[in-house]
Amino acid sequence: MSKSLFDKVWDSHVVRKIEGGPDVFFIDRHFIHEVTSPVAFLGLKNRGLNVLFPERTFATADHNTPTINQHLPVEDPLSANQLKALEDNSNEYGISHWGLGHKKNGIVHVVGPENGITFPGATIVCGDSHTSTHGAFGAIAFGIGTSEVEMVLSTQCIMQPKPKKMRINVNGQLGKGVTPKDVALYIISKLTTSGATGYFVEYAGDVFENMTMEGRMTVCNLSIEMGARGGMIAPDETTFEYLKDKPLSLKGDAWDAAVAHWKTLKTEADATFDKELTFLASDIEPMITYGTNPGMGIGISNNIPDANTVDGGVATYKKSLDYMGYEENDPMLGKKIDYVFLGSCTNGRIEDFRAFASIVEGKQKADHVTAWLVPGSHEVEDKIKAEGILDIITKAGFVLRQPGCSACLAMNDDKIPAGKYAVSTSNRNFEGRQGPGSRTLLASPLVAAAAAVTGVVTDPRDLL
Ligand SMILES: CC(C)[C@H](C(=O)O)[C@@H](O)C(=O)O
Ligand code: SF4
Repeated sequence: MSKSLFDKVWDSHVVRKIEGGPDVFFIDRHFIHEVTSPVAFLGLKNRGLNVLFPERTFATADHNTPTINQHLPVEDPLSANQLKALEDNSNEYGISHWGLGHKKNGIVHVVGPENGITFPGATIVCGDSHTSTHGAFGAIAFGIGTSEVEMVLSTQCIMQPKPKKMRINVNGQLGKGVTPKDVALYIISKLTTSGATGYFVEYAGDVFENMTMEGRMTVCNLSIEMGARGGMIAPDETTFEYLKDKPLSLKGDAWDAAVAHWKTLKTEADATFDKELTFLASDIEPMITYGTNPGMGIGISNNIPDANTVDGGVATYKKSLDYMGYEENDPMLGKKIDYVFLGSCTNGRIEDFRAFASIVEGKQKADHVTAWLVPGSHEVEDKIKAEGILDIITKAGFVLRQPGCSACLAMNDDKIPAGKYAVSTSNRNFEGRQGPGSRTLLASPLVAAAAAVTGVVTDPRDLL
Protein backbone atom coordinates (compact mmCIF):
# COMPACT_ATOMS: atom_id res chain seq x y z
CA MET A 1 0.00 0.00 0.00
CA SER A 2 1.27 3.49 -0.82
CA LYS A 3 2.42 5.41 2.21
CA SER A 4 1.99 8.97 3.29
CA LEU A 5 4.72 11.01 4.96
CA PHE A 6 2.94 10.41 8.26
CA ASP A 7 2.83 6.59 7.74
CA LYS A 8 6.53 6.48 6.90
CA VAL A 9 7.58 8.31 10.05
CA TRP A 10 5.05 6.59 12.29
CA ASP A 11 5.71 3.04 11.11
CA SER A 12 9.47 3.40 11.45
CA HIS A 13 9.06 4.27 15.15
CA VAL A 14 6.75 1.48 16.28
CA VAL A 15 8.69 -0.68 18.74
CA ARG A 16 5.83 -3.07 19.33
CA LYS A 17 2.28 -3.46 18.06
CA ILE A 18 -0.28 -4.47 20.65
CA GLU A 19 -3.21 -6.43 19.21
CA GLY A 20 -6.29 -4.20 19.45
CA GLY A 21 -4.36 -1.64 21.52
CA PRO A 22 -2.05 1.33 21.07
CA ASP A 23 1.40 1.11 19.48
CA VAL A 24 4.49 1.28 21.64
CA PHE A 25 6.13 4.20 19.99
CA PHE A 26 9.79 5.34 20.17
CA ILE A 27 10.54 9.01 20.82
CA ASP A 28 13.63 10.60 19.25
CA ARG A 29 13.47 14.00 20.91
CA HIS A 30 11.82 15.05 24.15
CA PHE A 31 11.50 18.66 25.26
CA ILE A 32 10.65 19.64 28.82
CA HIS A 33 9.76 22.96 30.45
CA GLU A 34 9.07 24.08 34.00
CA VAL A 35 5.27 23.70 33.95
CA THR A 36 4.69 20.07 33.07
CA SER A 37 7.91 18.32 34.09
CA PRO A 38 8.24 18.67 37.90
CA VAL A 39 5.44 16.19 38.67
CA ALA A 40 6.83 13.72 36.12
CA PHE A 41 10.24 13.78 37.84
CA LEU A 42 8.52 13.34 41.18
CA GLY A 43 6.82 10.24 39.77
CA LEU A 44 10.17 8.88 38.60
CA LYS A 45 11.68 9.39 42.03
CA ASN A 46 8.75 7.81 43.85
CA ARG A 47 9.10 4.71 41.69
CA GLY A 48 12.89 4.66 41.89
CA LEU A 49 13.25 4.93 38.10
CA ASN A 50 16.04 6.52 36.11
CA VAL A 51 16.12 8.57 32.89
CA LEU A 52 16.94 6.08 30.14
CA PHE A 53 18.42 8.40 27.49
CA PRO A 54 19.12 11.81 29.09
CA GLU A 55 20.78 12.94 25.84
CA ARG A 56 17.42 12.77 24.06
CA THR A 57 15.70 15.18 26.45
CA PHE A 58 16.20 18.96 26.35
CA ALA A 59 15.04 21.41 29.01
CA THR A 60 14.33 25.10 28.59
CA ALA A 61 12.57 27.57 30.89
CA ASP A 62 9.95 29.71 29.18
CA HIS A 63 6.45 29.88 30.70
CA ASN A 64 7.21 31.34 34.12
CA THR A 65 10.12 33.53 33.15
CA PRO A 66 9.92 37.34 33.40
CA THR A 67 10.53 39.37 30.23
CA ILE A 68 12.32 42.25 31.94
CA ASN A 69 15.28 42.21 34.31
CA GLN A 70 16.05 38.57 33.72
CA HIS A 71 19.35 39.02 35.56
CA LEU A 72 17.47 39.54 38.85
CA PRO A 73 16.05 36.69 40.98
CA VAL A 74 12.50 35.71 39.98
CA GLU A 75 10.17 37.35 42.50
CA ASP A 76 7.05 35.22 42.22
CA PRO A 77 7.67 32.24 44.56
CA LEU A 78 5.62 29.77 42.49
CA SER A 79 7.53 30.64 39.31
CA ALA A 80 10.85 30.57 41.15
CA ASN A 81 10.06 27.07 42.49
CA GLN A 82 9.10 25.73 39.07
CA LEU A 83 12.26 27.09 37.51
CA LYS A 84 14.40 25.68 40.31
CA ALA A 85 12.75 22.26 39.97
CA LEU A 86 13.53 22.19 36.23
CA GLU A 87 17.14 23.11 36.88
CA ASP A 88 17.63 20.63 39.75
CA ASN A 89 15.97 17.77 37.91
CA SER A 90 17.96 18.43 34.74
CA ASN A 91 21.21 18.52 36.69
CA GLU A 92 20.38 15.41 38.68
CA TYR A 93 19.64 13.33 35.58
CA GLY A 94 22.22 14.83 33.22
CA ILE A 95 19.75 16.59 30.94
CA SER A 96 20.78 19.66 28.93
CA HIS A 97 19.20 22.71 30.59
CA TRP A 98 18.82 26.14 29.04
CA GLY A 99 17.53 28.05 32.04
CA LEU A 100 16.83 31.71 32.56
CA GLY A 101 19.93 33.73 31.64
CA HIS A 102 21.44 30.96 29.46
CA LYS A 103 22.31 32.31 26.03
CA LYS A 104 20.24 29.59 24.35
CA ASN A 105 17.20 30.15 26.54
CA GLY A 106 13.85 30.81 24.92
CA ILE A 107 10.48 29.29 24.15
CA VAL A 108 10.83 25.55 23.74
CA HIS A 109 9.29 25.50 20.25
CA VAL A 110 11.56 28.30 19.10
CA VAL A 111 14.89 27.08 20.49
CA GLY A 112 14.41 23.43 19.44
CA PRO A 113 14.36 24.16 15.70
CA GLU A 114 16.86 27.01 15.77
CA ASN A 115 19.45 24.72 17.36
CA GLY A 116 18.81 21.77 15.05
CA ILE A 117 17.36 19.55 17.79
CA THR A 118 14.29 19.16 15.57
CA PHE A 119 14.83 17.23 12.35
CA PRO A 120 12.84 15.57 9.55
CA GLY A 121 11.44 12.12 10.16
CA ALA A 122 11.86 12.46 13.93
CA THR A 123 9.29 11.72 16.60
CA ILE A 124 9.16 14.64 19.01
CA VAL A 125 7.09 15.11 22.16
CA CYS A 126 6.79 17.61 24.98
CA GLY A 127 4.30 18.13 27.77
CA ASP A 128 2.96 21.04 25.76
CA SER A 129 0.22 21.18 23.17
CA HIS A 130 2.10 23.41 20.72
CA THR A 131 4.74 20.75 20.18
CA SER A 132 2.94 20.42 16.85
CA THR A 133 5.19 23.31 15.72
CA HIS A 134 8.05 20.88 15.00
CA GLY A 135 5.92 19.13 12.37
CA ALA A 136 7.06 21.91 10.02
CA PHE A 137 10.21 19.84 9.51
CA GLY A 138 8.41 16.66 8.51
CA ALA A 139 8.56 15.30 12.05
CA ILE A 140 5.71 13.67 13.95
CA ALA A 141 5.47 16.06 16.89
CA PHE A 142 2.73 16.31 19.47
CA GLY A 143 1.94 17.30 23.01
CA ILE A 144 1.73 14.73 25.81
CA GLY A 145 0.43 14.67 29.38
CA THR A 146 2.55 14.66 32.52
CA SER A 147 2.25 10.90 33.05
CA GLU A 148 3.53 10.40 29.51
CA VAL A 149 6.43 12.76 30.21
CA GLU A 150 7.36 10.35 33.00
CA MET A 151 6.98 7.42 30.61
CA VAL A 152 9.27 9.01 28.02
CA LEU A 153 11.88 9.92 30.62
CA SER A 154 12.00 6.35 31.91
CA THR A 155 11.54 4.32 28.69
CA GLN A 156 11.91 6.75 25.73
CA CYS A 157 8.60 5.32 24.51
CA ILE A 158 4.92 6.08 24.84
CA MET A 159 1.79 4.12 24.01
CA GLN A 160 -0.16 5.71 21.19
CA PRO A 161 -3.03 4.62 18.98
CA LYS A 162 -2.29 5.67 15.38
CA PRO A 163 -4.43 8.73 14.56
CA LYS A 164 -6.49 9.12 11.39
CA LYS A 165 -4.95 11.06 8.53
CA MET A 166 -6.11 14.31 6.97
CA ARG A 167 -4.52 16.28 4.15
CA ILE A 168 -5.15 20.00 3.80
CA ASN A 169 -4.12 21.51 0.48
CA VAL A 170 -3.84 25.24 -0.09
CA ASN A 171 -3.08 26.06 -3.71
CA GLY A 172 -2.19 29.25 -5.54
CA GLN A 173 -0.39 32.39 -4.40
CA LEU A 174 -1.03 34.41 -1.26
CA GLY A 175 -1.93 38.05 -1.77
CA LYS A 176 -0.09 41.09 -0.42
CA GLY A 177 -0.15 41.27 3.38
CA VAL A 178 -1.40 37.68 3.74
CA THR A 179 0.91 35.67 5.99
CA PRO A 180 1.22 32.05 7.22
CA LYS A 181 -0.71 33.08 10.35
CA ASP A 182 -3.61 34.16 8.16
CA VAL A 183 -3.52 30.84 6.30
CA ALA A 184 -3.76 28.97 9.60
CA LEU A 185 -6.49 31.20 11.08
CA TYR A 186 -8.41 30.86 7.82
CA ILE A 187 -8.23 27.06 7.92
CA ILE A 188 -9.32 26.99 11.58
CA SER A 189 -12.21 29.33 10.81
CA LYS A 190 -13.37 26.87 8.15
CA LEU A 191 -12.84 23.70 10.19
CA THR A 192 -13.76 25.07 13.66
CA THR A 193 -11.73 24.19 16.76
CA SER A 194 -12.84 20.56 16.63
CA GLY A 195 -12.76 20.01 12.86
CA ALA A 196 -9.55 17.98 12.93
CA THR A 197 -10.08 16.13 16.22
CA GLY A 198 -8.62 12.62 16.01
CA TYR A 199 -6.55 13.43 12.92
CA PHE A 200 -2.94 14.06 12.14
CA VAL A 201 -2.74 16.63 9.37
CA GLU A 202 -0.38 16.90 6.42
CA TYR A 203 -0.31 20.36 4.83
CA ALA A 204 0.35 20.24 1.09
CA GLY A 205 0.14 22.45 -1.98
CA ASP A 206 2.01 25.44 -3.43
CA VAL A 207 1.37 27.72 -0.49
CA PHE A 208 3.25 25.48 1.95
CA GLU A 209 5.90 24.51 -0.59
CA ASN A 210 6.67 28.20 -1.11
CA MET A 211 6.59 29.03 2.59
CA THR A 212 9.71 29.67 4.69
CA MET A 213 10.47 27.33 7.59
CA GLU A 214 9.32 29.96 10.06
CA GLY A 215 6.01 30.27 8.21
CA ARG A 216 5.61 26.50 8.21
CA MET A 217 6.24 26.49 11.96
CA THR A 218 3.49 29.07 12.46
CA VAL A 219 1.04 26.91 10.53
CA CYS A 220 1.97 23.62 12.22
CA ASN A 221 1.92 25.34 15.62
CA LEU A 222 -1.75 26.20 15.13
CA SER A 223 -2.76 22.65 14.06
CA ILE A 224 -3.71 21.90 17.63
CA GLU A 225 -6.22 24.77 17.62
CA MET A 226 -8.43 22.91 15.15
CA GLY A 227 -8.28 19.82 17.33
CA ALA A 228 -5.61 17.95 15.36
CA ARG A 229 -3.08 15.78 17.17
CA GLY A 230 -0.45 17.52 15.08
CA GLY A 231 0.38 18.78 11.63
CA MET A 232 3.34 18.20 9.33
CA ILE A 233 4.87 19.35 6.05
CA ALA A 234 7.12 17.22 3.85
CA PRO A 235 10.79 18.18 4.17
CA ASP A 236 12.39 19.77 1.11
CA GLU A 237 15.34 21.97 0.16
CA THR A 238 13.93 24.80 2.29
CA THR A 239 14.03 22.47 5.31
CA PHE A 240 17.55 21.21 4.63
CA GLU A 241 18.82 24.74 4.01
CA TYR A 242 17.35 25.89 7.34
CA LEU A 243 18.86 23.01 9.32
CA LYS A 244 22.29 22.91 7.70
CA ASP A 245 25.00 24.02 10.12
CA LYS A 246 22.65 24.52 13.06
CA PRO A 247 24.58 23.83 16.29
CA LEU A 248 23.13 20.34 16.87
CA SER A 249 22.49 19.34 13.25
CA LEU A 250 24.47 16.41 11.91
CA LYS A 251 27.70 17.31 10.16
CA GLY A 252 29.78 15.99 7.22
CA ASP A 253 28.96 12.52 5.85
CA ALA A 254 26.32 11.94 8.52
CA TRP A 255 24.52 15.07 7.32
CA ASP A 256 24.67 13.92 3.66
CA ALA A 257 23.31 10.49 4.60
CA ALA A 258 20.52 12.07 6.65
CA VAL A 259 19.50 14.38 3.79
CA ALA A 260 19.41 11.42 1.40
CA HIS A 261 17.00 9.68 3.77
CA TRP A 262 14.93 12.80 4.43
CA LYS A 263 14.38 13.18 0.67
CA THR A 264 12.43 9.92 0.75
CA LEU A 265 9.97 11.33 3.29
CA LYS A 266 7.25 12.34 0.83
CA THR A 267 3.70 11.17 0.54
CA GLU A 268 3.45 8.76 -2.37
CA ALA A 269 1.16 9.72 -5.25
CA ASP A 270 -1.64 7.26 -4.54
CA ALA A 271 -1.49 7.29 -0.73
CA THR A 272 -4.95 7.77 0.75
CA PHE A 273 -6.22 9.99 3.56
CA ASP A 274 -9.25 9.59 5.82
CA LYS A 275 -10.18 13.14 4.94
CA GLU A 276 -8.89 15.65 2.41
CA LEU A 277 -9.68 19.37 2.10
CA THR A 278 -8.57 21.90 -0.47
CA PHE A 279 -8.58 25.70 -0.22
CA LEU A 280 -7.55 28.51 -2.54
CA ALA A 281 -4.84 30.96 -1.51
CA SER A 282 -6.66 33.78 -3.30
CA ASP A 283 -9.63 33.41 -0.93
CA ILE A 284 -7.49 34.28 2.11
CA GLU A 285 -7.10 37.83 3.40
CA PRO A 286 -5.46 39.11 6.59
CA MET A 287 -7.44 37.49 9.40
CA ILE A 288 -8.53 38.58 12.85
CA THR A 289 -10.51 36.82 15.57
CA TYR A 290 -13.50 38.47 17.21
CA GLY A 291 -14.52 35.78 19.73
CA THR A 292 -13.18 33.48 22.41
CA ASN A 293 -11.81 30.56 20.43
CA PRO A 294 -9.34 30.53 17.54
CA GLY A 295 -12.04 29.30 15.13
CA MET A 296 -13.92 32.59 15.53
CA GLY A 297 -11.89 34.38 12.90
CA ILE A 298 -12.81 36.43 9.82
CA GLY A 299 -11.10 38.28 7.01
CA ILE A 300 -10.25 41.67 8.50
CA SER A 301 -12.57 43.59 6.18
CA ASN A 302 -15.59 41.46 7.12
CA ASN A 303 -18.26 42.04 9.74
CA ILE A 304 -18.72 39.91 12.85
CA PRO A 305 -21.04 37.08 11.75
CA ASP A 306 -24.72 36.98 12.62
CA ALA A 307 -25.48 34.39 15.34
CA ASN A 308 -27.83 32.57 12.96
CA THR A 309 -25.08 31.91 10.44
CA VAL A 310 -22.65 30.14 12.77
CA ASP A 311 -22.48 26.51 13.90
CA GLY A 312 -22.24 25.50 17.52
CA GLY A 313 -25.20 27.13 19.24
CA VAL A 314 -26.55 30.68 19.36
CA ALA A 315 -26.32 30.96 23.16
CA THR A 316 -22.61 30.05 23.30
CA TYR A 317 -21.93 32.38 20.42
CA LYS A 318 -23.69 35.31 22.10
CA LYS A 319 -21.92 34.61 25.40
CA SER A 320 -18.63 34.78 23.59
CA LEU A 321 -19.48 38.11 21.92
CA ASP A 322 -20.67 39.45 25.28
CA TYR A 323 -17.33 38.60 26.83
CA MET A 324 -15.61 40.45 24.00
CA GLY A 325 -18.02 43.39 24.26
CA TYR A 326 -18.83 43.03 20.55
CA GLU A 327 -22.09 42.97 18.57
CA GLU A 328 -23.11 40.77 15.66
CA ASN A 329 -22.77 42.35 12.21
CA ASP A 330 -20.32 45.02 13.43
CA PRO A 331 -17.18 45.63 11.36
CA MET A 332 -13.86 44.71 12.99
CA LEU A 333 -12.00 47.48 11.18
CA GLY A 334 -11.80 50.58 13.36
CA LYS A 335 -12.35 48.82 16.69
CA LYS A 336 -10.25 50.45 19.40
CA ILE A 337 -7.53 48.33 20.97
CA ASP A 338 -5.41 48.84 24.11
CA TYR A 339 -2.55 46.36 23.91
CA VAL A 340 -0.42 44.71 21.26
CA PHE A 341 1.51 41.51 21.91
CA LEU A 342 4.12 40.42 19.38
CA GLY A 343 5.64 37.11 20.39
CA SER A 344 4.95 33.45 21.36
CA CYS A 345 5.92 30.15 19.74
CA THR A 346 3.46 31.03 16.96
CA ASN A 347 4.91 34.38 15.90
CA GLY A 348 7.96 35.23 18.00
CA ARG A 349 10.64 34.56 15.38
CA ILE A 350 12.84 36.92 13.39
CA GLU A 351 10.56 37.01 10.33
CA ASP A 352 7.72 38.12 12.60
CA PHE A 353 9.81 41.01 13.92
CA ARG A 354 10.85 41.90 10.38
CA ALA A 355 7.19 41.98 9.36
CA PHE A 356 6.26 44.12 12.35
CA ALA A 357 9.12 46.52 11.62
CA SER A 358 8.14 46.79 7.95
CA ILE A 359 4.90 48.46 9.03
CA VAL A 360 5.99 50.58 12.02
CA GLU A 361 9.12 51.95 10.33
CA GLY A 362 8.85 55.72 10.09
CA LYS A 363 5.60 55.79 12.10
CA GLN A 364 4.81 56.17 15.81
CA LYS A 365 3.14 53.87 18.28
CA ALA A 366 -0.37 55.13 19.07
CA ASP A 367 -0.26 56.93 22.43
CA HIS A 368 -2.92 54.86 24.14
CA VAL A 369 -1.47 51.50 23.08
CA THR A 370 0.76 49.44 25.36
CA ALA A 371 2.93 47.15 23.25
CA TRP A 372 4.85 44.11 24.45
CA LEU A 373 7.37 42.94 21.89
CA VAL A 374 8.81 39.67 23.12
CA PRO A 375 11.34 37.66 21.09
CA GLY A 376 10.96 33.87 21.18
CA SER A 377 14.61 33.35 22.12
CA HIS A 378 17.91 35.15 22.70
CA GLU A 379 18.90 34.17 19.18
CA VAL A 380 15.88 36.07 17.87
CA GLU A 381 16.71 38.97 20.20
CA ASP A 382 20.31 39.05 18.88
CA LYS A 383 19.10 39.10 15.27
CA ILE A 384 16.65 41.91 16.05
CA LYS A 385 19.61 43.96 17.24
CA ALA A 386 22.03 42.91 14.50
CA GLU A 387 19.57 43.61 11.67
CA GLY A 388 18.74 47.14 12.85
CA ILE A 389 15.17 46.19 13.78
CA LEU A 390 15.73 47.39 17.33
CA ASP A 391 16.56 50.85 15.98
CA ILE A 392 13.44 50.92 13.84
CA ILE A 393 11.08 49.87 16.61
CA THR A 394 12.76 52.11 19.20
CA LYS A 395 12.39 55.15 16.91
CA ALA A 396 8.72 54.24 16.49
CA GLY A 397 8.26 54.32 20.28
CA PHE A 398 8.42 50.59 21.07
CA VAL A 399 10.47 48.75 23.69
CA LEU A 400 11.93 45.27 23.20
CA ARG A 401 11.52 42.83 26.06
CA GLN A 402 13.44 39.62 26.88
CA PRO A 403 12.49 36.13 25.62
CA GLY A 404 9.74 33.90 27.01
CA CYS A 405 6.10 32.88 26.61
CA SER A 406 5.02 36.14 28.25
CA ALA A 407 1.48 37.37 27.59
CA CYS A 408 0.67 34.35 25.42
CA LEU A 409 -0.70 32.76 28.57
CA ALA A 410 0.31 35.27 31.23
CA MET A 411 1.95 32.83 33.64
CA ASN A 412 4.41 35.60 34.48
CA ASP A 413 3.73 39.30 35.16
CA ASP A 414 2.78 40.13 31.57
CA LYS A 415 -0.98 40.15 32.05
CA ILE A 416 -3.45 42.12 29.93
CA PRO A 417 -5.79 43.92 32.39
CA ALA A 418 -9.47 42.95 32.64
CA GLY A 419 -11.67 44.37 29.92
CA LYS A 420 -8.76 45.53 27.76
CA TYR A 421 -8.37 44.54 24.11
CA ALA A 422 -5.10 43.02 22.93
CA VAL A 423 -4.19 42.33 19.33
CA SER A 424 -2.00 39.32 19.85
CA THR A 425 0.17 37.23 17.55
CA SER A 426 -0.19 34.21 19.84
CA ASN A 427 -2.49 31.22 19.38
CA ARG A 428 -5.31 31.25 21.92
CA ASN A 429 -8.01 33.83 22.61
CA PHE A 430 -9.83 31.92 25.37
CA GLU A 431 -11.54 33.89 28.15
CA GLY A 432 -8.83 35.14 30.49
CA ARG A 433 -6.02 33.53 28.51
CA GLN A 434 -3.88 36.68 28.56
CA GLY A 435 -4.89 37.69 32.09
CA PRO A 436 -8.20 37.53 34.00
CA GLY A 437 -10.90 39.35 31.99
CA SER A 438 -8.54 40.13 29.09
CA ARG A 439 -9.90 40.19 25.55
CA THR A 440 -7.73 38.81 22.77
CA LEU A 441 -7.84 39.42 19.03
CA LEU A 442 -5.57 36.89 17.36
CA ALA A 443 -3.81 38.11 14.24
CA SER A 444 -0.58 38.19 12.26
CA PRO A 445 2.44 40.37 13.09
CA LEU A 446 1.42 42.70 10.22
CA VAL A 447 -2.08 43.19 11.66
CA ALA A 448 -0.56 43.65 15.14
CA ALA A 449 1.81 46.31 13.80
CA ALA A 450 -0.97 48.14 11.95
CA ALA A 451 -3.04 48.22 15.16
CA ALA A 452 -0.05 49.35 17.21
CA VAL A 453 0.48 52.48 15.14
CA THR A 454 -3.17 53.39 14.52
CA GLY A 455 -4.65 52.27 17.87
CA VAL A 456 -7.55 50.55 16.11
CA VAL A 457 -8.02 47.36 14.07
CA THR A 458 -6.53 48.29 10.72
CA ASP A 459 -5.99 46.49 7.43
CA PRO A 460 -2.20 46.16 7.11
CA ARG A 461 -2.51 46.27 3.31
CA ASP A 462 -3.34 49.97 3.64
CA LEU A 463 0.01 50.59 5.32
CA LEU A 464 2.32 48.39 3.28
C1 LIG B 1 1.54 25.17 30.04
C2 LIG B 1 1.34 24.23 28.89
C3 LIG B 1 0.99 22.89 29.42
C4 LIG B 1 0.37 24.77 27.86
C5 LIG B 1 0.15 23.83 26.67
O1 LIG B 1 0.12 22.63 26.77
O2 LIG B 1 0.00 24.27 25.59
C6 LIG B 1 0.82 26.11 27.34
O3 LIG B 1 2.04 26.07 26.68
C7 LIG B 1 -0.23 26.72 26.46
O4 LIG B 1 0.11 27.23 25.41
O5 LIG B 1 -1.40 26.71 26.86
S1 SF4 C 1 4.38 30.66 23.76
FE1 SF4 C 1 2.30 30.28 24.40
S2 SF4 C 1 1.60 28.57 23.20
FE2 SF4 C 1 3.80 28.62 23.06
S3 SF4 C 1 4.47 27.22 24.64
FE3 SF4 C 1 4.46 29.28 25.51
S4 SF4 C 1 2.46 29.48 26.46
FE4 SF4 C 1 2.33 27.70 25.10
